[in-house]
Amino acid sequence: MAAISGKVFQNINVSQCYQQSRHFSNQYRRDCFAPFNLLPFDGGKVAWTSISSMQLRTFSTPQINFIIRGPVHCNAAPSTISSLDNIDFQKLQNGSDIRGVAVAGVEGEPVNLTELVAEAIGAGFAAWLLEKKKADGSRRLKVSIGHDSRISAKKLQDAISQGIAGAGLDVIQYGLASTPAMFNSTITEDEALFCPADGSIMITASHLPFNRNGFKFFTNAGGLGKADIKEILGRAAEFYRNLNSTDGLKNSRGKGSASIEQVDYMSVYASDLVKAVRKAAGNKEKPLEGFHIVVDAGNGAGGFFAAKVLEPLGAITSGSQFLEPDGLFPNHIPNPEDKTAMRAITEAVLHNKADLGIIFDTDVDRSAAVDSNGREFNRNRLIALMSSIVLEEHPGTTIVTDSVTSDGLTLFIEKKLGGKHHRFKRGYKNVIDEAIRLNSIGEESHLAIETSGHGALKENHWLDDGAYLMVKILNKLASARASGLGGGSQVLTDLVEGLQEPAVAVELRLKINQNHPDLQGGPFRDYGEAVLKHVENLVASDPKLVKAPVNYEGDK
Ligand SMILES: O=P(O)(O)OC[C@H]1O[C@H](O)[C@H](O)[C@@H](O)[C@@H]1O
Repeated sequence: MAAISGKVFQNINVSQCYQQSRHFSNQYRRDCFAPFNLLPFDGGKVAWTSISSMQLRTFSTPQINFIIRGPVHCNAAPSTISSLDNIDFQKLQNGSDIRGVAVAGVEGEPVNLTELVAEAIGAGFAAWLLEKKKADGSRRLKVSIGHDSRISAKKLQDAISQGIAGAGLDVIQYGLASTPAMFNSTITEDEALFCPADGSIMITASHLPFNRNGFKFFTNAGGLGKADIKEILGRAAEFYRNLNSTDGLKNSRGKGSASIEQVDYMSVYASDLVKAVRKAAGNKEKPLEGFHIVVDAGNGAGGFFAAKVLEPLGAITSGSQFLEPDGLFPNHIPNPEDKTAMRAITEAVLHNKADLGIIFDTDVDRSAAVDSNGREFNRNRLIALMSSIVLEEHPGTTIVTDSVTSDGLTLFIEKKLGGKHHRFKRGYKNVIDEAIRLNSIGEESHLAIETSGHGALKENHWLDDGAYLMVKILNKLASARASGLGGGSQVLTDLVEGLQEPAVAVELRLKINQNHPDLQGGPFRDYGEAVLKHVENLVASDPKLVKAPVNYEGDK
């Protein structure tokens, strides 16, 4: 395959790494983001999977200590591409991100996120970014790339890096990372880490099955929106078409002599979270001393939170589970909306007699908690808890949520907490953008949060960060402790006192078959609107049913 022309630098600090994965798995809780993990590692050699091959060093002993700084040569052969699959790039769009099938073997789910597609998407993003940042060539733009624990992560990381570096932009690979950390890299000022990055990509399909993967994109203005994604996919499709001809291939690739760096950014991100809790606790070194908090990362990317956030703050984390990254998700789906996942963390809290349980989704942009009695802080209860915390800090502020929140939650926010509940559309980007819009027209809002566990605070750059939500909860625990209150998570349970729970809450998610004859080849939107109208008529004809009077769902 074609080389990323020019120099490829490596800047790695590795301490106490283990060659064997069985060692790695034990080590993970302490060194889960040691840069060793950032290296594609294959039989003692660092392998540049499928794009190019490079031998960095052959390790002869399982346990090693080393520091490498310096150039690494990338020997790559030009690729021969005989034919390309016919990929409908626009079908890869999933609202404000990209998702597809990256691993073969599941019946009825053909792979549409190949390495070449990923490379094309990298090139599409690079072109979009160059235009957005009005790059004049005086400075090379930098793009940071991270991934969750999925088995297709590394090959997609290498492929998308190729697309970006081929367009002449520098690439910084973070390896295993969280989605919010990737955004953070666009606002961090730290030359040693090559930050701020001009753009950032998280390789993730969140809670979807193991064979899927995808991309979320950021600049310092936040996550990209639907229109941006559409444009990137359009550019990617064009790049992909060019790959079909040798001339096109030459033109498409190898425009620049970009560098690819690997850094351990997650440690920096985690230590920022630690600092935030310490600061809120009056600069106490170990404000969580004496608390027993268990974490369930569901084998996603959130395992760092136990060893790199909670333990430095003094918390005991024994009984934490599924912290090791495993892209087959053998224990449960990493998803705070999933009943089995919530049961797993609840059982861990009760079994370990812990004060609190914390659970993340695969890429850590969503979270939920469990109190010491095993009561869940997810869905309406998580929103109630966060509203309580935010309204104490910003009395009267508007809380923007998705559409499926309960009437009990509205009563709680408005009557008990004295805030305003703005129930908007579903979709994390929708609620965040709505909160930003409200602020821009003079309605103060400090929190945008969905029942899914996506929650963004104004104070945190409107970033939906599951770890930061938990930091706000930890601050509450720490400040209660500092003011002499004991009782584990009781302070949190008290904050949601009075929230009326719905007697029954059922969520139905329909799998849509775009090729179903009912759609008659027409757009799904028309069909969806007809279904909604049908439901509306049904509700109108039943005196026991009431439709929510204000509903933005379905609005463009
Ligand atoms: O897959 P993720 O990026 O974690 O997001 C998952 C969530 O995204 C959106 O916000 C939807 O409204 C939710 O219904 C969904 O569960």
